[in-house]
Amino acid sequence: MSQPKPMSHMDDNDIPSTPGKFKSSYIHRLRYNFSLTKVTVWALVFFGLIFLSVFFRSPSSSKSDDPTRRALGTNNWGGPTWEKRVRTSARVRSGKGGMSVLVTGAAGFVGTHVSAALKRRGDGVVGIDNFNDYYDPTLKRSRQALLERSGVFIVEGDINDMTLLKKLFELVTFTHVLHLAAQAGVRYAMVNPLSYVHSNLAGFVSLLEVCKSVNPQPAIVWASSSSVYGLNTKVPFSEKDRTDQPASLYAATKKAGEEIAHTYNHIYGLSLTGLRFFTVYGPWGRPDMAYFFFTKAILKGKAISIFEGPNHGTVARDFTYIDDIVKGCLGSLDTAEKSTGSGGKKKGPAQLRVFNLGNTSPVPVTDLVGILEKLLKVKAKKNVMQLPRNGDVPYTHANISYAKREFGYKPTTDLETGLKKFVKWYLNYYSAGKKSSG
Ligand SMILES: O=C(O)[C@H]1O[C@H](OP(=O)(O)OP(=O)(O)OC[C@H]2O[C@@H](n3ccc(=O)[nH]c3=O)[C@H](O)[C@@H]2O)[C@H](O)[C@@H](O)[C@H]1O
Repeated sequence: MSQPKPMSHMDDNDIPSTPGKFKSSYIHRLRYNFSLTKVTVWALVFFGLIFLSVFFRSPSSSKSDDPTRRALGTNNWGGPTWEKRVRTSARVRSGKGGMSVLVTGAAGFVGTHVSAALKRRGDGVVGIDNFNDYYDPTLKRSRQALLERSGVFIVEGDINDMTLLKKLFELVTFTHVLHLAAQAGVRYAMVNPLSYVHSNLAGFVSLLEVCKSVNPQPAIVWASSSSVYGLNTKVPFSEKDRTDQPASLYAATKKAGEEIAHTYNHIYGLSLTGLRFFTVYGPWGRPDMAYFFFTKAILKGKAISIFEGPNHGTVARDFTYIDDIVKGCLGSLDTAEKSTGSGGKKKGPAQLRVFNLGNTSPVPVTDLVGILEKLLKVKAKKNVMQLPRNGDVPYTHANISYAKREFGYKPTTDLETGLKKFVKWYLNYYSAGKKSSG
């Protein structure tokens, strides 16, 4: 910004700011000085307010109200070294003829496991993750380190950053996108609703916009949720059952995602497969989920709340072990047909699918706690309470016959076996590295 001349150096020939409204030089200088003081005062007030709002904002309000708070380090990309890492990570093992997959949410629970599995069998994988702080980001960093060791590079960025997405497609011809980046959690939707809109709606649309424009278009497999069944009471839940009664905003955004997928399939010929995951658990899991934070609380001797339905009704989940979910993701990717559009235009009908990926064996939450007590050798302090109106539904149970028919999906891990593996990992992870469980 140019500096104003000092008064003594200004002369009568100074050009007025508004031509045709020239006043005497004395009045002009007086006004100039006055407005300069005003501008300075207002600038001080303005910057003072910014200072106060940054330094005195309560941590809770910043955590709960601002959806963008979660976007950490989103500009940390670009440059020749970065481009080389992207290309190397995307490379299919020679002689394999495999796929090249962009995995969104790769530092997440499911994302890490599927990325590692893809890489193991020789496919090319590039991850993208915004490393937000919805739950402990150090766990995400540990997963990133794990993937790094297997040759998977995770780009740091948000799926809403279309410039970044386009850049990735410029560098690599991805045959598939496995879209797992999302704001998860049923109950948190009452705390920070806009974060669900940001990730599950805007983020998904940004990704689809880029996918529909690139040539060739990739096939997309993405994470929906068992929660779309909402208040549906017909069990087991079949893909043909109604999903128009979501019980949480989380469920509503996943249901909206399914409709958005339909639109992009219909208009642009994108091949789209939605996976309705049923309460996925296991090693490297999500600390916001009940089996995870129950474990932590039981070990610390803290009380846990166990929800029950009306008239002491059982609350149960079709808990599904991560390895079974990985098989379901790989099966979906392997059977995904090519998208049919090019240059943003549909050339013919494209595949559109939705699968349940569950365990077909619901277990009451009280039994989950019993198994954890046995494995941890600690008695839990239990507060049994009525299921709050927080978006939770009392019961889930997957009918998986469609996934079985299409790609031989067959879950093989029961809850006790799966929890044993989780507890072993948990004790090792949080004691060996002396990491805090948050
Ligand atoms: O399948 C899904 O689509 C979803 O699965 C998961 O949701 P949920 O099935 O609700 O799992 P989770 O929170 O672990 O609660 C498990 C059980 O513990 C009960 N529960 C919970 C908390 C508590 O304090 N007490 C309690 O009894 C609770 O009532 C429930 O019965 C994912 O978080 C979600 O992102 C989504 O992917």
